[in-house]
Amino acid sequence: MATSSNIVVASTNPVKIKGALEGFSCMFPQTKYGARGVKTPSGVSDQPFTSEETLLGAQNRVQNAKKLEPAADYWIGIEGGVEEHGGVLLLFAWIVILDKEGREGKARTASFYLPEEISKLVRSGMELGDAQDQVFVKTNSKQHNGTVGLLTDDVIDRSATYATGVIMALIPFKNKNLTF
Ligand SMILES: O=P(O)(O)OP(=O)(O)OP(=O)(O)OC[C@H]1O[C@@H](n2cnc3c(O)ncnc32)[C@H](O)[C@@H]1O
Repeated sequence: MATSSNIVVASTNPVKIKGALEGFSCMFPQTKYGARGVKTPSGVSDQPFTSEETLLGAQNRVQNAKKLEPAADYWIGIEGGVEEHGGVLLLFAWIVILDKEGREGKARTASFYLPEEISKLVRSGMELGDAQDQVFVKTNSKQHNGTVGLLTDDVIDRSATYATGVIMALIPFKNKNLTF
């Protein structure tokens, strides 16, 4: 018989909720998952600028989600961020997952370089979501296909990138006999 599990996602962004659900369902196809989002502070800047700050944002989000919604099977924090890499901005996200037994898994998603047209707006203080909307003349694209969707013409979108990261962050949950 299929088991069912509840996931609390530390964000109300539908892209993150979809990515979380897809990642869990791919990694554990025998389990039925339900996911809901809760608004949680990340405790870092709106636009994290280093990998460390981005990871801290994901960790803060997951802890805050657990405090807000203690009755769940899993909590997941996803935080998007950028870092300077050889004079160019690299975009990625950190994902942190906790389960009710205290197990933790984390992973950084695949990264890609932002075009200078977007980077210069982000460096001047604009959030990435707003910068890409301005360059691509879109509205709220961060809650739709995201930067990667706009730049690949939807070959891959933001939720698919997050789903892959969630699968990698779930490795310790699938390999409970190994040490992480
Ligand atoms: O409601 P929350 O969960 O905060 O969702 P968010 O889209 O603002 O996401 P983050 O705080 O994790 O991301 C930090 C910033 O990076 C932006 N960002 C990160 N990845 C992005 C992507 O693929 N597409 C669009 N914006 C992205 C996002 O808009 C924020 O300005």
